[in-house]
Amino acid sequence: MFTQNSLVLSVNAGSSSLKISLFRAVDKDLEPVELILTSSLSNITAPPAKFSFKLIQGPSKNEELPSVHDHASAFTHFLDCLDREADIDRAEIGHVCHRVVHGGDYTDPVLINDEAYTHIERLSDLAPLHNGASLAVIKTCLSQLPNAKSIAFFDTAFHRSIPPHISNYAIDQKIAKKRGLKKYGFHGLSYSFILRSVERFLQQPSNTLNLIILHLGSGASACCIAHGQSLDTSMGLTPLNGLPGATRSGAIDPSLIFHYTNRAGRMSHDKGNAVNLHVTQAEYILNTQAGWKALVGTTDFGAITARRTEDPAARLAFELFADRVLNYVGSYHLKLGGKVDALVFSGGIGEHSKELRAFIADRVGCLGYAPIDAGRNDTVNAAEGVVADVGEPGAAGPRLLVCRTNEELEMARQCVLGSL
Ligand SMILES: Nc1ncnc2c1ncn2[C@@H]1O[C@H](COP(=O)(O)OP(=O)(O)O)[C@@H](O)[C@H]1O
Ligand SMILES: CC(=O)OP(=O)(O)O
Ligand SMILES: [Mg+2]
Repeated sequence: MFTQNSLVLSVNAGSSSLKISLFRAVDKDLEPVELILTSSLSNITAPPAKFSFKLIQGPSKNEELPSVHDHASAFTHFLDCLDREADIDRAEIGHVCHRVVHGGDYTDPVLINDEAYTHIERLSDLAPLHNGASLAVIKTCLSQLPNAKSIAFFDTAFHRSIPPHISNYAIDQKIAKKRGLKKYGFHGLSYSFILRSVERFLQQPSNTLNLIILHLGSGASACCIAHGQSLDTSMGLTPLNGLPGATRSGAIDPSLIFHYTNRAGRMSHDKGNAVNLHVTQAEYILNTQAGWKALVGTTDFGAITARRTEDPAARLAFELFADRVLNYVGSYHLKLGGKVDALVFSGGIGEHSKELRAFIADRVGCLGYAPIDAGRNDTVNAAEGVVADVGEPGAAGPRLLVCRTNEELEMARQCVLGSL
């Protein structure tokens, strides 16, 4: 049970980052938690890792941590920093929410016990950049915060509404059912947060909303929301499918990998940061040696954007990404029968790249979307709140929105409002 002032820690192990927020439960209808501090470790896979620690009412700290290469040691560094920098007793943290990317058929958050831990571990090979990292953080948490309840929140849960003709692949259905081979979809905590935020912003109940949401970060995906529910999304059985990302190829012709290397089917000895992982060379290459890293040699999309006029490799990456994004916007527009309330940009790239937003907005104009307001698009920033409209004021057609997504807040809210 939550009492006023209960402390809730939210931990988001992304593919290239660990984002952490500490909240206090408060007795308010609209927002049941209040932020105390945020911390993040980014560039985990492109060292040196960058650490930040910000108390809402107090000092902040930024440093490079060349010796941190994985999520578990990043979490330990955060706990040390919490002890040193904040006037908070870690024993008072009652609940820790963990973002777990692949939950398989788990549709609700679960308290971590032996059974849930084993379930998440079994799915690790289907989310090679994520589940193992989350489990490593969960393990550290169980030993370092023994009084807290650890709860797993799944990215996949939001997509349980995807109908069978969209979630199934055209393969032998007996094998598919037996092995759980279907589209699960990811970034669900982010989509859930964005849906709720847009509902508030447009003052329209979520069950009347049709949205095309782009979560463009180190991992990138698109989601088609019909009447407030996920109808389709670009990631699939694993977070590899769909849009390319920092180190991921995104969708390719499945045969390509067997022509790329004749060792595709062999087990990979290189497992990155993950624990207990069994992936093939094919999966290793397509998850960790592809995407922006392979095309340009950097995973920083801001640098790629800046270099694209003089560097052909950067230009190729930028235009290739925009092309793949447009594939999804076009097909989701059709799936929604042309009745779209808004196209929403989010994730590190969606929230920060005015260039990519302008490029996409220009192309979707032919579908009747509001034209982008160049001034608004260039200056949109965090001070404006969670959602901002970057379309021309008063223009007809679906709105162009930017949403600062917050998976940590989504988990803390669900934790306080839920029954765990
Ligand atoms: N100004 C910017 N312009 C374009 N891309 C940016 C900018 N700032 C950050 N990014 C991109 O955002 C990515 C991180 O996105 P984020 O959603 O925070 O990552 P994660 O998937 O690890 O949660 C970085 O890899 C970087 O490429
Ligand atoms: C699912 C996924 O790719 O997540 P992230 O973008 O946080 O790596
Ligand atoms: Mg992320």
